[in-house]
This record gives sequence, C-alpha cells and structure tokens, in this order.
Amino acid sequence: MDNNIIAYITKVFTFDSAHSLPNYPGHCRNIHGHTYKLEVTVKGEINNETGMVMDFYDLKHLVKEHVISKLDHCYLNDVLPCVPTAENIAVWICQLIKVKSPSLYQVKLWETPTSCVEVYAADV
Ligand SMILES: Nc1nc2c(c(=O)[nH]1)N=C([C@H](O)[C@H](O)COP(=O)(O)OP(=O)(O)OP(=O)(O)O)CN2
Ligand SMILES: [Zn+2]
Repeated sequence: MDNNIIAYITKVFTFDSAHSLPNYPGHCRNIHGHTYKLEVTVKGEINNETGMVMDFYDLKHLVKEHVISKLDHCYLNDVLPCVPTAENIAVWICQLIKVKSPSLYQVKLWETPTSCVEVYAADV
C-alpha cells in the first residue's frame, strides 16, 4: 500500500452514569441515569508496516484507563467541573483523550439512543 493514505478508526464504548441538570426546567433536574455510548475516532496515516492507524487494542486501553474508569457507575456532577450535559461531557472526554493521543479526531457521545453530540479535537 502507498503511504500517506489517511484513515479514521473508531472504537465504541459504553458506560453507565448518573447525573442531574441543576435548574433544568423539567424532570432532568432530578438525579437519573443513562447508559452512554461513546465513539472515539482517531485520524492518521496507515502505517506501511503495521497496516494500522493505531492498534484498536491500544485505543481501547487508553480510553478505558483515562475516561471510562472515571465515569462508569459514577455521579457525573461530582466528576466534571461543569454541568454534565452531553455537550460538556463530550468536551471533557475530548480534552482528556487529546492530551494522551494527539491524533484524536472526534468524540461522539450518545446520551440516549436518540440524542448525541459530536466534538472535534481541533475545536477543544
Ligand atoms: N442539549 C441537551 N439537551 C438535553 C440534555 C443534554 O445533555 N444536552 N440532557 C437532557 C437529559 O439529561 C436527558 O438526556 C433527556 O434527554 P432526551 O433526549 O430528552 O431523552 P428522552 O429519553 O426523553 O428522549 P426521547 O427519545 O425523545 O424519548 C435533556 N436535554
Ligand atoms: Zn440525563
């Protein structure tokens, strides 16, 4: 394969967390839980020797160690320094991963099966 070919690889995770949205004009101001689905995308050149942008194994362990372990079965209001909306959680995750992996491209966070947010590493 020629070098310099760019690809985007994505690893998918789930975690269960509780949160509440203070001052929200509805029942989401009460503590409730979600099974969040997290999609982490890394962009890079396909390495000629490995045939990979990044080993899925390495991406999995990076995200589990630095993100999932901090959020799973936790009360997000106690973890994040801001209101734990889907948007803020995704930005927080994106910043954490970007420090560890500069080739991070995008974080997509599903709060419910019908509600998601996308944050691009270039924007945080
Ligand atoms: N922009 C945002 N809006 C809302 C957020 C958020 O994080 N960002 N969060 C909530 C609630 O926490 C909760 O997620 C409710 O979301 P919603 O999509 O309304 O959930 P439903 O189960 O009611 O979804 P349906 O599929 O439409 O039944 C609220 N808003
Ligand atoms: Zn919620």
